[in-house]
Amino acid sequence: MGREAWNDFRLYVITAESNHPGKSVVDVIEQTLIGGAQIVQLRNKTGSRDEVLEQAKALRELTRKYKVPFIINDYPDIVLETDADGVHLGQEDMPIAEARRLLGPYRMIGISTHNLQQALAAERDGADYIGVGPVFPTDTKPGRAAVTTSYVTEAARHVTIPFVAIGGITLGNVDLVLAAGANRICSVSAIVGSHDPAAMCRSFLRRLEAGAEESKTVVMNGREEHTRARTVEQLVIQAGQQNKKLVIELNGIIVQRALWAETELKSGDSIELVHFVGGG
Ligand SMILES: Cc1ncc(COP(=O)(O)OP(=O)(O)O)c(N)n1
Ligand SMILES: Cc1ncsc1CCOP(=O)(O)O
Ligand SMILES: [Mg+2]
Repeated sequence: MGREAWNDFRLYVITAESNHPGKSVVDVIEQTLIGGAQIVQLRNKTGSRDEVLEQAKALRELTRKYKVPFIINDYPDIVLETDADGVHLGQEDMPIAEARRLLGPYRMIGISTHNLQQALAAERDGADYIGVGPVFPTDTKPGRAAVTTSYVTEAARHVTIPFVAIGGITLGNVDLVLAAGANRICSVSAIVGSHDPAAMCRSFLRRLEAGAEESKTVVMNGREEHTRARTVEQLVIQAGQQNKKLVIELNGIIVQRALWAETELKSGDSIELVHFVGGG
């Protein structure tokens, strides 16, 4: 697979065997590929190296059949052994430079980040993409604090390499993540734990496509902004202002807080976010 195809992905799927008892990893991942998964990662935190290697071989063959990049979490050596397309590293894993030396210039290196400083360091160090998360708390990564959609928005503003939002993303909250500025998402349990992973992938892809189509131009506090926010509430989140005391004026009319979630935005709208300054 050529490097240029790597940036095309918008829906990233990761294995999680414990989410689908009675079904094999290969069968579930094939379902996700049928549903349109655009990049696959093998993540096996409990198996032995031999077990990971066996799964990697099988998923390498499967992803090749569907012409989708194949990434392995934590094991650069198994990447080489199975000719996978790349590795995903954590902040505590080997440095990017060392992975690059091992894997050479053509394989993909992704790294998890939890704040903008880590993201900019990853970019400087030559990562091909970063994970941004966990956006929401998730049982798939217990004990890891959520970075919230504020970090998604920061990444969208400042990171130039591809970034994928991950962590607790479901059909119920994906629009908030897209509105915050993500255009690539990774969902683990919601997809591989679904009774129909192919249909779940299709549903996520529809939301990703709708998010891309719905881009509009609004004037926010006097500045033109391009946004995929559908509602006033999503725009506030995208602006990273959700925890601030605000009054919002849309086209000169104040929108009550209780109506933000249902007040739709359209191109050409003029919106003022006015901060309360505490007095007394
Ligand atoms: C796309 C993506 N983002 C983040 C992670 C998490 O990786 P890491 O921080 O190394 O943690 P573990 O997955 O190893 O528990 C990921 N795997 N993929
Ligand atoms: C591996 C990982 N890294 C950050 S969040 C996460 C797990 C995401 O899984 P889910 O989509 O089930 O919340
Ligand atoms: Mg890891």
